[in-house]
Amino acid sequence: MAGPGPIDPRLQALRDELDQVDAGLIDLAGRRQRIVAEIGRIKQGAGRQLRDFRREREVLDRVRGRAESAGLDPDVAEDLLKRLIDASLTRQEQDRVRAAGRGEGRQALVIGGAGLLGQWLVGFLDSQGYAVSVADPAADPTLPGTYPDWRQAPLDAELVVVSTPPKASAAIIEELAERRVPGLVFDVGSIKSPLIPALRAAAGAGLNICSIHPMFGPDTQLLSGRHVLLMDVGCRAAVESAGALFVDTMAEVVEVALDQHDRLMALVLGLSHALNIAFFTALVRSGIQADQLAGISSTTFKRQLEIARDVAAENPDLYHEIQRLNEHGGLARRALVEAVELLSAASDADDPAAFTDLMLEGRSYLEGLGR
Ligand SMILES: C=C(O[C@@H]1C=C(C(=O)O)C=C[C@H]1O)C(=O)O
Repeated sequence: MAGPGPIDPRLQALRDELDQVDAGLIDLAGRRQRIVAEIGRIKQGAGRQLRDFRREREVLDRVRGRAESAGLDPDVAEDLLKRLIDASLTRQEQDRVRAAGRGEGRQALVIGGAGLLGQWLVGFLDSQGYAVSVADPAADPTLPGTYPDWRQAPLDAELVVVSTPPKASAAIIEELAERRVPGLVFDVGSIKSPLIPALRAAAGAGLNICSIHPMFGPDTQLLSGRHVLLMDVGCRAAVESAGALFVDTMAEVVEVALDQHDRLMALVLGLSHALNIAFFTALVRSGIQADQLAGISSTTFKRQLEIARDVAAENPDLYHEIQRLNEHGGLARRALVEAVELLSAASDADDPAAFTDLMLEGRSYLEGLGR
């Protein structure tokens, strides 16, 4: 490749022109966002739901058509608009949560509020207009409303969120029950079995308590397409109030039976994490550098590698807990080992029938999925 030499003036002129085009694109995208925010206000005033899939399809179809006449690949135009629509939905969702101001300045306490999910919850409650306190030994105690020890925090808050590791959460919930805290209490853990006795006992003792599991990471902005699992632990009123925290968002709140939660999570979290850890472990052991493989990646490998990289970047202690503390975790991992053995035997056979069976079974299992 040619190194940097004196730049051809025609090249420079074209790059200058391109910079102007880019600046224009960004200005237009900003203008789009302002219009979208206005549309959001009108929809909110009219009590309409924010997301309008039919309108989005129209927008995408229109830009695809426009792209063709403009000499741009329609897929590029669609990708670009999807990204912008995402940004507009995020903006409309955040505006709506803020405008609804359900917290109305009332107190909320997040125990474990300095953790990653804890910080997300603090921001989320703050945007709803709650006055949020944080109890966490890792938080900066000089900040107002911050307590190293949760016992010293305002336990009469209207809302007490327990965002600590599972074992700590069980002990905290027991103590909250002993102290008969008056507000709505919920934990947000990924694993519920270690908490179930404490949660049920607290509800039995009259606490306004339920259990929540947000199915997204702490860097999530837009809640459209995200799930929030909600578990009744013996207090119906708590389920209703906790669900209400999400009504101004586009998250889908799904109620799950408390004793089913971990069985389902063994697959949704445990199996998908395990599969990716197994995948990158096999790559590490291959002795071939990731860069080299990425440099010759296929479509599937590229997607798989991106997921594996995200999984590898997660907190090892949390991921170990998700495997270890889920009493159904072992079953899911054994199912994975058995599936690999089955696949291996089917791959070694000269007759493709067994392999084909696996593929076709998977196809019919998955083909009904909505896109
Ligand atoms: C802007 C609107 O809100 C949302 C965002 C859209 C967009 O960015 O184009 C389209 C439909 C809605 O889901 C709208 O309803 O028109």
